[in-house]
Amino acid sequence: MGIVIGENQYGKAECRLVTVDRSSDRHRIKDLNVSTSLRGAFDQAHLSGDNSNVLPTDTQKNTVFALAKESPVNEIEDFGLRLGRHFVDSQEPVEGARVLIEEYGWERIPVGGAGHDHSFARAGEEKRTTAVTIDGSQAHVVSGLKDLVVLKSTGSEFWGYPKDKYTTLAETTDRILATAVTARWRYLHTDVDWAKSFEAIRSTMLEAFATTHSYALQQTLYEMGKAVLEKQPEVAEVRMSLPNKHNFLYDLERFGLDNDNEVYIAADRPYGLIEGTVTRDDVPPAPQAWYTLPEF
Ligand SMILES: O=c1[nH]c(=O)c2[nH]c(=O)[nH]c2[nH]1
Repeated sequence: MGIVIGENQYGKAECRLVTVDRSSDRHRIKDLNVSTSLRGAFDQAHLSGDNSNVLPTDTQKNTVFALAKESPVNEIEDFGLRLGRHFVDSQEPVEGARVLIEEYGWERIPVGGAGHDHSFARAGEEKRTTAVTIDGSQAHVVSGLKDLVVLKSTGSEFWGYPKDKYTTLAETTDRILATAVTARWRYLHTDVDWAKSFEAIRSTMLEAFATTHSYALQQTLYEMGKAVLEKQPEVAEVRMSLPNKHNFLYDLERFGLDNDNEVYIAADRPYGLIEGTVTRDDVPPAPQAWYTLPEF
């Protein structure tokens, strides 16, 4: 019987990179959170403390900033692919790299009806994300979004569920449906117009949320994923994590008032958490990389 070092990876987490494109007076900014991880011939670092193959995480951090200067960051997928390939191509012991990027949105501050040239306001909680995995000469991209908060004030029902002695929930044919969408979609290849694909997927998901008459958040999840797969041939599967942000009808009867679905109390926790994958049944299965991503 022996003891071995199993799967391992190491890197620098959460490099906060901000770039300003000053190529014209109308500046453009990128605000990113970049994490890198390397896999490869690192057994001896663990087994005997031999660091001869270990590109320091400090160097990985510096590389994030240096590559942002060498050429424009562009879309987060472009930058992730460039960074990941750099590590694999330039360091012999590095067999694979993973780059996770979150992008924070900024909007131009309106001044006199037009967006200001160099002043911005944070766009809100929503983040755009990507996870790029380089595995030798192969590249896999899983992109997504996080914390896209949506609500519909009708067009949502929930009834017909099993009841037992602990069930108190009343059936409803008209409720508020609200969630904060976290979604990840796996691309079949990397020959993609990333910005265009992201915008199309985001608006398709929003449109499906709005137009699906919902009998459960589970059904809405499926309809959102299905709509994306129907419109975007470059996407193999969509994973979603949807917290059910409950809004409960407030009991106004105690005050002699009726409440015709107008006054709710927004509950913070606990919340239902509805998660699922919508996938094509005729594409190659997800590579290992997909499954080892950090959970939502
Ligand atoms: O859309 C819903 N799905 C559920 O599974 C569920 N469970 C619950 O209590 N409310 C809801 N709503």
